[in-house]
Amino acid sequence: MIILSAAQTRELDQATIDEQHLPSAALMERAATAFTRWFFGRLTQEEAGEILVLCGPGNNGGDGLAIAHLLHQGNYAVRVGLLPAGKYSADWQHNRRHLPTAVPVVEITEGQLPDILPGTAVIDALFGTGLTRPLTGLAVTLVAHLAQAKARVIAVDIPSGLFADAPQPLGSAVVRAQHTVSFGLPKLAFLLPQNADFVGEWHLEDIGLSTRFIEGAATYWHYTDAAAVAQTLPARPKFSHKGTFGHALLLAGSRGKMGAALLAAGACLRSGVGLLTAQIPSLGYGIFQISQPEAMCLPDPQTDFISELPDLKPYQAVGIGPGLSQNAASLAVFQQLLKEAVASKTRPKGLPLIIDADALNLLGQHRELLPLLPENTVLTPHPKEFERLTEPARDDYHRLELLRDFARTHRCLVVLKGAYTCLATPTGDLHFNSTGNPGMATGGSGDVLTGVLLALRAHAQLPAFEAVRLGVYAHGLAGDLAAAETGQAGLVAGDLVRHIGPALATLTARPAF
Ligand SMILES: NC(=O)C1=CN([C@@H]2O[C@H](COP(=O)(O)OP(=O)(O)OC[C@H]3O[C@@H](n4cnc5c(N)ncnc54)[C@H](O)[C@@H]3O)[C@@H](O)[C@H]2O)[C@@H](O)CC1
Ligand SMILES: [K+]
Repeated sequence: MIILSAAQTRELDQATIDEQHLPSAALMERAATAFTRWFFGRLTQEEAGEILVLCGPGNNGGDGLAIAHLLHQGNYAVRVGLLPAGKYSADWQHNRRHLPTAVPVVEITEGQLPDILPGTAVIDALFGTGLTRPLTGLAVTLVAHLAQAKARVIAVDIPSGLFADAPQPLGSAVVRAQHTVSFGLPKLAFLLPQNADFVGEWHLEDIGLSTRFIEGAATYWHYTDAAAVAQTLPARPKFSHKGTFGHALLLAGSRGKMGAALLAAGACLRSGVGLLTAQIPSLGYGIFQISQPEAMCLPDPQTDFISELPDLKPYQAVGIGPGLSQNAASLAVFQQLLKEAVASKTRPKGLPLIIDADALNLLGQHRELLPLLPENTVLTPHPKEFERLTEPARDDYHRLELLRDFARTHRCLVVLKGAYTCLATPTGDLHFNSTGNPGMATGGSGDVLTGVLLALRAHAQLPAFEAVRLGVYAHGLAGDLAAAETGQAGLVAGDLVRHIGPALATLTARPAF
């Protein structure tokens, strides 16, 4: 799925109207029907109580009027509050004319704000994607009135006052919704932590928008849903052997952090790697061999940390970082790895690398190493680690700009971890992941991701971008499968390892017939 700017969304609506020869009120009717269908499925007449629909002067307000009409037809008790303006859109006027007179309508003024009892279901249809500037005047008063009323708020398309694709000035008035029911494609604003309190839980409803326009639209924002990664993992051929799926090397662990190495190794093995070798500090030899008997183990001469880089010839991908520690010896190993991983005659694209955790911190401290990264190196920072590689971000939108610039400049794949993990590519595309849940905000989740990505980068048939997008999606899906079993609070990283196999199984290609 792609994500469009507010301007492109307007063009998409128009393209749909033109292509399907629709009167524009018909598309609005679809939007209102889709919203109401969602609402009916969520709240009965009794549960909803008396519903207040707040309508602005544009097409978002027009949606609100059409929704009020449909709720009334569905025997829900509904009243409408209108935000007055000098001008109303044509479709707003159409729906205003057709609103049954049995629906009470009040025009809002500073002196006459609607009564909102705690718990009232309020449908926010004040402003949508047509917002061009922050709210002012009466709209600000109304948003504040709504906030202190402790209502249940459901936003139509987008919470009013929130820009779809850009930050608003600090302190701008924005409706805080518990749910946002949006049409067609997700909005960029929904995916950023700074907007979470406004958007609440968001839902997408299909209103039959032009697929031709969507397929042809130029955007670098993408949303990785199930369709994007379906059948991405090649099926294992009958006559395959362990060499077919690559030999991966993992450099991980130090005193007190052997768990990171074990989790990454377990995840790598469960993600289909042919062979896994792990270089670990020698103190971890026993525990590693016992816990991961399927992996081979190279104990480092040092007891507490890794100090040597093994011969890289046998390996198709190398993962470094989980639990590594940041001392001088680890830095020397990391530098050596980067030097040896560069493109050569036998490896024209360089050795695939996954750089995580302490290896990222070492990279942040030694940015002079950045030009050494082979093309398509995978970096998996969380926001703080990413800032150590670049600069502090002003806000989530600025962070995306920094992310995009970084991936393009260094020709690497950056996985910025978070609720909607964002994968930035050397082409400057940003792919937001749709799977995962807050249960995964627990120690070791990142180590598991490194292991998954290591296995998929070692796979000969998976191109770099496809491997990483698939790995990120599967990792989140493993989290969703695990949470269904343990609940979010009870989820630990080891559960992700147990569920990564089933997650990948759902994403495996079915043989053509
Ligand atoms: N265009 C279409 O065909 C469809 C539009 N739909 C709805 O229409 C919405 C977009 O409608 P509009 O483009 O009419 O815009 P909005 O309803 O979002 O905004 C109304 C108008 O208010 C003005 N405005 C912008 N910022 C303002 C501010 N801060 N204070 C006061 N006025 C301001 C603008 O002139 C804008 O056109 C979508 O979010 C969606 O809810 C849906 O009905 C689907 C079909
Ligand atoms: K709205």
